[in-house]
Amino acid sequence: MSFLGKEIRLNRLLHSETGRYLGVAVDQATARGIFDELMPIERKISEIVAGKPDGITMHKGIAEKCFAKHAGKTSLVLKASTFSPWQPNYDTQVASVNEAIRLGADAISMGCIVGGDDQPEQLRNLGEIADKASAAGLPLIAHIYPRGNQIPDHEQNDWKNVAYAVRAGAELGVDIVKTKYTGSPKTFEKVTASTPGKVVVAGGEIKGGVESYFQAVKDVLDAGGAGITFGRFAWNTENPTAIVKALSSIIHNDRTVKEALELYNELMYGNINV
Ligand SMILES: O=C(CO)COP(=O)(O)O
Repeated sequence: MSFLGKEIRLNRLLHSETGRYLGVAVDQATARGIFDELMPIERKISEIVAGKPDGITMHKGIAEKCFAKHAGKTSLVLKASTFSPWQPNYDTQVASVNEAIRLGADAISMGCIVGGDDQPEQLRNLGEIADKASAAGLPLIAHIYPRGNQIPDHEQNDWKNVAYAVRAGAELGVDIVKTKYTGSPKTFEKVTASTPGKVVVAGGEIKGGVESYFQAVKDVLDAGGAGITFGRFAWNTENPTAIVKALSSIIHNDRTVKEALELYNELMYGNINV
């Protein structure tokens, strides 16, 4: 058991001063279909890394082609599973712990949808990768959501369902659980209280403006969350570097939403170099 390896990788992955996590994910093309904004992917990754996120999540083929020049600037998180536009509620494993180690990743991330008829299989897969990741000293992140076919759409944000998903991940040995924000700090506090581990949130489909996202991030932190892994909100915008820097100011420098917006506007429209 290489516990030291896991500790070293976690220290590289999480922000050294705050212990929080600002991740950006660019793994959506296979899961959700082609996005113009993820092309060319090399340029998009460079724009994201310029904002200094703690980690960037991608699939192995993209990592092999695009990540090497960013090593040392941010952590690679290898995505080990994907759903698809035709099967949005089933995450199938597509990469292994060995591949993550071979590619130099600081963590591996696995999707898992709970609340559906295939929950037993998806939990079994998560449990298996937890065993292998732990044996290799590799931190495990789970993208875990309550959106299986037994959960009606209007109950997918219900804190009890989100807390169930998060707790299931923690019980299986996941180090960082990524889930959805429940929409209010009061309900999200119950989610973070449901687990001893770190909880971060996804951005989801873009709804609302920059300010509402910054406010949600602040609320997640205030409710005991450890940060974010944002995809579309980070890269599906005019200036991913400015978005990541502004998010970082909230997560790592305790800036208010107003201050983060000022920074974002300066980066977008002013001439300052931060
Ligand atoms: O981690 C993520 C996808 O793997 C988050 O993506 P979104 O913010 O676009 O939901």
